[in-house]
Amino acid sequence: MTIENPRILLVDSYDSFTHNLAALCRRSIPGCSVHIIKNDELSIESLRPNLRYFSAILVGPGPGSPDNAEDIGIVRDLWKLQDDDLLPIFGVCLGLQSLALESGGTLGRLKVVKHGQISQVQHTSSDIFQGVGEVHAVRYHSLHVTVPTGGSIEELGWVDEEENGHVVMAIKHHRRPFWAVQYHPESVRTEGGGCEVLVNFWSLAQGWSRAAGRRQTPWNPSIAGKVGTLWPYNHPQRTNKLTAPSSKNLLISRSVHLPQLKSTRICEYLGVLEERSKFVLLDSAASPGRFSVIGSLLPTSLQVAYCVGDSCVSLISGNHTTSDELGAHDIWQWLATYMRSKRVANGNPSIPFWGGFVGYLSYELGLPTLEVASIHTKKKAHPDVNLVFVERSIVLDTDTGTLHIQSILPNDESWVDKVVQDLTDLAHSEEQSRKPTAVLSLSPISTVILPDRKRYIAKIDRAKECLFSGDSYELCVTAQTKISIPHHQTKQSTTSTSWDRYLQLKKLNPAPHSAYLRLHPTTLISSSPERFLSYSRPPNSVCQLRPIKGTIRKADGITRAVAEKALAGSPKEVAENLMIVDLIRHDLHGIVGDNVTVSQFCGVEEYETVWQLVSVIEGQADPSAPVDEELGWNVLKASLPPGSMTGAPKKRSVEILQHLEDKEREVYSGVFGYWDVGGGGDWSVTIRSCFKHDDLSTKPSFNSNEEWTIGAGGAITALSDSEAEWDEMILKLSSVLKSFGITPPTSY
Ligand SMILES: C=C(O[C@@H]1C=C(C(=O)O)C=C[C@H]1O)C(=O)O
Ligand SMILES: NC(=O)CC[C@H](N)C(=O)O
Repeated sequence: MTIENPRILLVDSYDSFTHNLAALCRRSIPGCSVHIIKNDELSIESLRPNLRYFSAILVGPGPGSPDNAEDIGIVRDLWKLQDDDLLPIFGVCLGLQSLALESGGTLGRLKVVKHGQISQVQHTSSDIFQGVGEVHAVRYHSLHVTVPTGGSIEELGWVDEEENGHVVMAIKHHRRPFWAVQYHPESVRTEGGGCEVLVNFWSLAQGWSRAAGRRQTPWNPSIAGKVGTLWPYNHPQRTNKLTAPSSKNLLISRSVHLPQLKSTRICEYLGVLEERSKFVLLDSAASPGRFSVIGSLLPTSLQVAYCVGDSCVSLISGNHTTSDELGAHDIWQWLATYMRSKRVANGNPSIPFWGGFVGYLSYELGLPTLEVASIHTKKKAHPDVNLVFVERSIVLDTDTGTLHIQSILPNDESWVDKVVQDLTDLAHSEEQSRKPTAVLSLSPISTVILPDRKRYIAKIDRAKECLFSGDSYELCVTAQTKISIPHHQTKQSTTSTSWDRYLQLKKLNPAPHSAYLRLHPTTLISSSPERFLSYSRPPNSVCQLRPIKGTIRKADGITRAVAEKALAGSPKEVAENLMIVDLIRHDLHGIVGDNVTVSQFCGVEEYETVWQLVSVIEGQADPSAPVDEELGWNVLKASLPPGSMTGAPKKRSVEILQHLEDKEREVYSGVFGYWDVGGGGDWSVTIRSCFKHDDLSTKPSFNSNEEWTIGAGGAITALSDSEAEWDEMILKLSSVLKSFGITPPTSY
């Protein structure tokens, strides 16, 4: 007899790939529903009476140590369940360590920690390994257990390795229905020991329940919400089905084939040289980028600015600023409500942007969703959300040379017609494109504060200590460089120096996600290679994330074959990338449910100055789920800050990084891009970028300075060499620094 509609309780020890485990569980246990609780959400007393509604428990992985009450929460009480409360439990990683510790085993640190690395696991071919062949399993652990002989637990799987000797990989309890694995069955690169082992666990669990006469009590709707949350989550705040767009919201568009006209020229036509005006350009300046989006802003175009922690959002239009109370809503709901009122449906589906918000979202905007409190108490001086609503735009298809001139303003045909005419004339005119100001390099009175090598290396060493202790598996450590340029120098020319600096950056480091966003008080210039998230328009939105992890410098002799060997052939680089792939799968599964795939794993891609290792993860709502027309921005909200800029597991890593890095990251390592009125979106990771905040209330005086900030960093894993990480950070920094005419020495 099999248990029908089994209900599984999954205990989450804080965001260590929990949703991946939930998805694996649904693949392995037919018809099951998975309820997720945090390990500190309930006391064992309040959970105990409700255990009868469940068939089994999965105890997930997590940062920290099973002997630390704060890290392990309720888990250690589960192993003490008795009599009628007893039920089958399967532990993963921290879960195994806790089971072993509570059953007479001992805990130790690995000599050489294993994060995102694959080992072949030897096993008994019995029990949870019955009928299982070779197991190649991904490991994420710093701690390990020893199993005493003759005790209550027995070893079912192990690894014998030179660096660590004998490491326990799977155990079972002799008298109780408890099994556990040290490796991660839910990792995308685990082969043989994932579904296969959970299927066996489920069959053993059912066998035990039959023999013990235990039955799952039929669900009682009155306890819904009292024992965790059903996954896939039903996001109540979302409108699943959008109302049809207002018939007044129409896109007016004309296309014209003008391959000779580049984005730079179009921007100049639209007034980019006027520094005091706002301007937005998302520039596909290199392959694989294709479309460039240029906003033609009106003085009254709505700019939305918001600082984390504020109860209202600032709405800036022309010289007027008003504020709107958020009330019970958060900024995301405010933006979504605004976008619903602007929804357009009549555009050409092959053009990704018809109009909508363009701008940036800071790194710190992602902290509240992660429930990480900021340690920085100073009131924010600059917005975490800085977006402008673009009504008139030009989208350039760089593949075909076609320009799409578009407006979502009512009765705006004459503007569209005029721009088509003007651009056609411009394309055919003899007039040469303007030459950017050559003198952008620094004067002797400019100051450049580069990261201090000693301090950076000390930070890496502290990060490594957190990796060795089991608190994180990977940490993206970063540092900031400050450049201060006297205004009288930057005002030498009458035109926008930030635009000229952008052109310089684009020339020296053309990138698929280049951008020039002048959204006063902040200007962001970017040559980012990394797409964070794109989502196609509903219905059936497909979300795609493209994390980059693994970087080497381009140089003579570094051919594609050499780069592939150094990146895709390196266990260190692959591990670094894999950890973020697993993290992003977890983020995506949290919103879309089951349907997440890795369509490219560790592909080597070529950029102007570097080779990078890039993976592609895609997610789509389950076809049987209610149509969710707002999937994209929900994924965006849930996945910030980008996993490639934090490390894994995300929450704990972000907490550690706040203490390691003494400053807020602000614009750097957040995202920039657009949220289109048709419901699609495309956001890039804000790296290889620089930004400045201007004080526009005063005219630049002779003595005031223009302050640029450049962030750069890299993922630190236990395999990282501190000196090499310093060089990698400098390499990334240099890609932007050279647009200021500075070449930092690689070692100093
Ligand atoms: C931190 C940066 O880059 C991130 C780290 C990378 C790495 O560790 O290889 C690669 C791309 C980015 O996700 C940066 O450019 O400043
Ligand atoms: N993946 C995990 O559960 C890790 C467990 C523990 N924090 C360790 O590093 O060993």
